[in-house]
Amino acid sequence: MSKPAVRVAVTGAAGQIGYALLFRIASGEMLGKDQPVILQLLEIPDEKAQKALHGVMMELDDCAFPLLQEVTAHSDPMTAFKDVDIALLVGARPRGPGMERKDLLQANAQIFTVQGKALNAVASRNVKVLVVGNPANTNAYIAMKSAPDLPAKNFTAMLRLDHNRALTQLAQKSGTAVKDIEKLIVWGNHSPTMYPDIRFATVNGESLEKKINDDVWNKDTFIPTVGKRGAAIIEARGLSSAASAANAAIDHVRDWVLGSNGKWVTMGVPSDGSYGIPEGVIYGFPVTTENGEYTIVQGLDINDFSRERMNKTLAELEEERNGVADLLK
Ligand SMILES: NC(=O)C1=CN([C@@H]2O[C@H](COP(=O)(O)OP(=O)(O)OC[C@H]3O[C@@H](n4cnc5c(N)ncnc54)[C@H](O)[C@@H]3O)[C@@H](O)[C@H]2O)C=CC1
Ligand SMILES: O=C([O-])CC(=O)C(=O)O
Repeated sequence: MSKPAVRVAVTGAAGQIGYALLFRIASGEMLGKDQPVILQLLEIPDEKAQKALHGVMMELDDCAFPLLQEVTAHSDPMTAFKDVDIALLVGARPRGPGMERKDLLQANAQIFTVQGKALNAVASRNVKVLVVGNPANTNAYIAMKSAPDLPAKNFTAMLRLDHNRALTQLAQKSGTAVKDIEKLIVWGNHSPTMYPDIRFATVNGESLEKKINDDVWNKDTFIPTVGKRGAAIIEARGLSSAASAANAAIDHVRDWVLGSNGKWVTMGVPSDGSYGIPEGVIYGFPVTTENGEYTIVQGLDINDFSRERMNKTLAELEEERNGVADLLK
């Protein structure tokens, strides 16, 4: 007998990330090849956006995905989020050349108060929320604060793209395979202040830091390359990352729901006070996942260099949070 379907909401479903995401969810790449899904798609109440959404739905129909049980189109989050088990909050304005992600805060913050309230009102009480729309950490914080009846731990922000970017940079530098690298961390904000930390990373069990043995590369090339990769993609493509962002969203939710098998992955999650990060701040942490729950990896030594980096990205998150305090009153 087949499993009951999981209801997945995707916002910004007619956007570029949506187009790279929906077909993979429907084919079972996110929740498993035996897991039927229902897609509840949200777009703005604008004729052009709704028409484009219907075009995407026609294409979903034309794929005849065996796991796709139903697809519905919405312009109101109160119907889009009804009973959803998973909500991927992608819909928001992307940045253009020369902008930082936090420049989007004023334009996008309002979206996440409205959507947080709607999740609070109508979603499954166990809904797992992934915020992709930028600035992702602070938008996740806004949604979490706007949904006081839902578990705060269920609101997460996407740092998996940064984690995946860092993996490939490390594999290329060390001449090793991405699949053999473990215990990488990206601390903090999805912004250029993020801190990709290789001190615990291993490749086939061996220290990657020792294998690379190049502190100057780590500090002056690796950390800024990962931090500024989003801007480099915008510069090259004229548009922000879409396929790689969708891929990271699939990875994030798949690992959260199906487990990471002991591997560390980076998720932006509300701090529980670990590593001196104030409770509630949505911060990139190393986690392992099992049975639909994540656990922050504990007991890691934080040296002076790391503490400085971790504090810098924290300070930026606190500044962003203060900037939206009025919205959350
Ligand atoms: N966290 C991460 O790692 C990444 C985040 N992003 C962010 O993801 C967001 C989406 O990017 P793209 O898909 O490239 O943008 P896009 O402009 O192609 O699509 C966004 C879609 O969201 C819709 N939308 C806007 N407000 C909405 C609302 N209130 N409810 C529902 N839908 C709404 C728009 O109509 C549009 O179709 C941007 O904020 C971008 O900066 C992008 C890449 C990586
Ligand atoms: O850089 C951007 O604006 C889009 C994004 O978040 C990324 O690619 O990391």
